[in-house]
Amino acid sequence: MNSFPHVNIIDGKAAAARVLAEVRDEVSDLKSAGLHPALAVVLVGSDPASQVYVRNKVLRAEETGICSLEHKLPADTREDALLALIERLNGDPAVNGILVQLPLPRHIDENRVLQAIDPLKDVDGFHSENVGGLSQGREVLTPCTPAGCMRLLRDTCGDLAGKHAVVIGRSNIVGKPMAALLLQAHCSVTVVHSKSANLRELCRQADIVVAAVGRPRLVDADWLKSGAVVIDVGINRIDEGGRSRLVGDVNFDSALGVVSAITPVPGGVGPMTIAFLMKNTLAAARLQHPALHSQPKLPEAPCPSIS
Ligand SMILES: Nc1nc2c(c(=O)[nH]1)N[C@@H](CN(C=O)c1ccc(C(=O)N[C@@H](CCC(=O)O)C(=O)O)cc1)CN2
Ligand SMILES: [Mg+2]
Repeated sequence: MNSFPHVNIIDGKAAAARVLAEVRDEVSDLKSAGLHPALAVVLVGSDPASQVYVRNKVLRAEETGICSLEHKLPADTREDALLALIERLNGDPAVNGILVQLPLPRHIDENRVLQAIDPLKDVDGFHSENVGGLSQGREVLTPCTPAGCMRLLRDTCGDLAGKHAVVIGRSNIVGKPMAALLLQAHCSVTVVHSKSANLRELCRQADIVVAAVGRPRLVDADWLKSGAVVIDVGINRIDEGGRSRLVGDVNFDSALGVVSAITPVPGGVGPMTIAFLMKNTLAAARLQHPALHSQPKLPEAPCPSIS
């Protein structure tokens, strides 16, 4: 039996609603100072999941008072046309944040597109200037999913210093920036991936597990230490008994017998990704208007470097 009978099932929707309420207040402060924050959302093609995410981003922007500017381009859009649009958005002083929904169609070089975004408008935090700044502990725009995971962890655990965190997955969007943020929070961090030896044994040592590999229910109860806190970033659509359903990278039902806290899928990390996109749009607006930058408003203000 679990020695943690009252497992905390972390409610990502409620946490996201709190973040969005903060954003709404900050937007109203900015508007009083004469700045109307605006987010440009670029979608190329008609991938159904991307369409849903973009629609939700636009809805959350509207709800918080951020102006959203949607650019929907056909799947056969040429790379140079997309780059030209980004150039135009970079030069438009009314646009504070630029988001290009991923994945892009295969004929477009994703890296070239992300590098074309002005780092000060890069609300996804994917530009190499922001990636480098994050690893150096500078105050930069930080990828939304890891930033959302950090908020969930701080709300759940309080101070993270000294905890051993294992990040499963080494993607540029989640695994690598997540490891950087956990290091800034003074965790001991292990990053594991598909080629790691002893994956299960490494995970069993963790106080915190962040699973971001895209393998349905990879992490089972016997991968987890008693009382571990689990953040499940996986969003895997599987067919079960003839029904399509969404599951994470963690076997939620079995993990419940071991952990002290865990995020569900859906309703865990996902909603936080979009809430932190709104936070980043405000952070970008403040970075572009340093006179408004009186208080540090970046969602994950870096801690001093670790010695
Ligand atoms: N430019 C970007 N592209 C992509 C990102 C990103 O951060 N920036 N992340 C993902 C997709 N994504 C946001 O874009 C995203 C994924 C999932 C959710 C979410 O709320 N998921 C729900 C379930 C949704 C469902 O039913 O399918 C949940 O987990 O509760 C939000 C945003 C890749 N692309
Ligand atoms: Mg990965």
